[in-house]
Amino acid sequence: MTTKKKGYETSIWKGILRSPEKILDSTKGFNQLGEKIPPKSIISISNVKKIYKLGDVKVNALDGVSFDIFEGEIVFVLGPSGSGKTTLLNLIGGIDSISEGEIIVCDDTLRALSAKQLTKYRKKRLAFVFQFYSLIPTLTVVENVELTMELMKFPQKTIRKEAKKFIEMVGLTDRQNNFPSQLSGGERQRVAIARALAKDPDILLVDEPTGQLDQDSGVKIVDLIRTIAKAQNKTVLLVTHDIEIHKFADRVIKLRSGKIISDQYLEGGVPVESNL
Ligand SMILES: Nc1ncnc2c1ncn2[C@@H]1O[C@H](COP(=O)(O)OP(=O)(O)OP(=O)(O)O)[C@@H](O)[C@H]1O
Repeated sequence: MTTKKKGYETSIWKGILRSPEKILDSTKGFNQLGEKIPPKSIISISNVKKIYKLGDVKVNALDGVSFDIFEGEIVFVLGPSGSGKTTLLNLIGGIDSISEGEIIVCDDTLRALSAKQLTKYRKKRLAFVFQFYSLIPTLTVVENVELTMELMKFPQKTIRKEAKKFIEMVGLTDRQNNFPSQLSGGERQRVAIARALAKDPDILLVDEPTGQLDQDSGVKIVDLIRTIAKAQNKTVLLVTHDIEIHKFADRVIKLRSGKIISDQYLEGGVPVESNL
């Protein structure tokens, strides 16, 4: 399956691996003189540690993690329960504070931001998709998406029309007036994705999107995330313990006990062995 957008072709399934160089080859990547522009790091994580203290007990949830994520990459962090995946997302999301090290996102050094600046950072840069969808049960599909757009201060006159575009993008036009309780798990996750896209974030942070879904629905959801992210040049950081969905990533980072044990770009859909 391929999509064409902005004059470049993106392979959804087979392709391929995209090292930062390859991403640039297949996208813009060149300045007006035809010179190659170096890959732009959008998330930079340097020697990050997160220690939770529970009385006298210390938990090293993240223990010296370093990597860069480049603009437009789809990166999956795979790891077993307790390996630090959610902690990592929470730190990048500015929801929790780091114990040591540095996280820089889109030139913002998170540690230096005040609570107010962090709120602004989250609003401007990020959108979250969670395992449990987090939809408002008393609002319909379209109203759930509209609510986000209202918070983002979209012009009131065009909100309904724009919200419908996002719902169409996730294939739920015929369910737009249903309440979340009338939808399947996969459909609810689609609404959550539409709502996240309505924020027009630079980065999608996705936590166990298949956690509540059967295998088939889970694969469809991750395929959708990949397709839309590539079409809109969004950077995706997705954490999961679901090894089956790794092939939708450009790159897989494996985490175990708060440490990175491998970080690899997928070449030609080569399966990642399950050595979690
Ligand atoms: N708020 C907290 N207080 C104390 N310990 C915590 C806290 N949050 C996480 N931890 C601990 O940090 C470690 C990493 O947890 P984390 O939730 O990041 O793992 P995970 O890989 O996301 O796991 P799962 O797949 O089960 O969600 C675990 O040992 C967990 O018990």
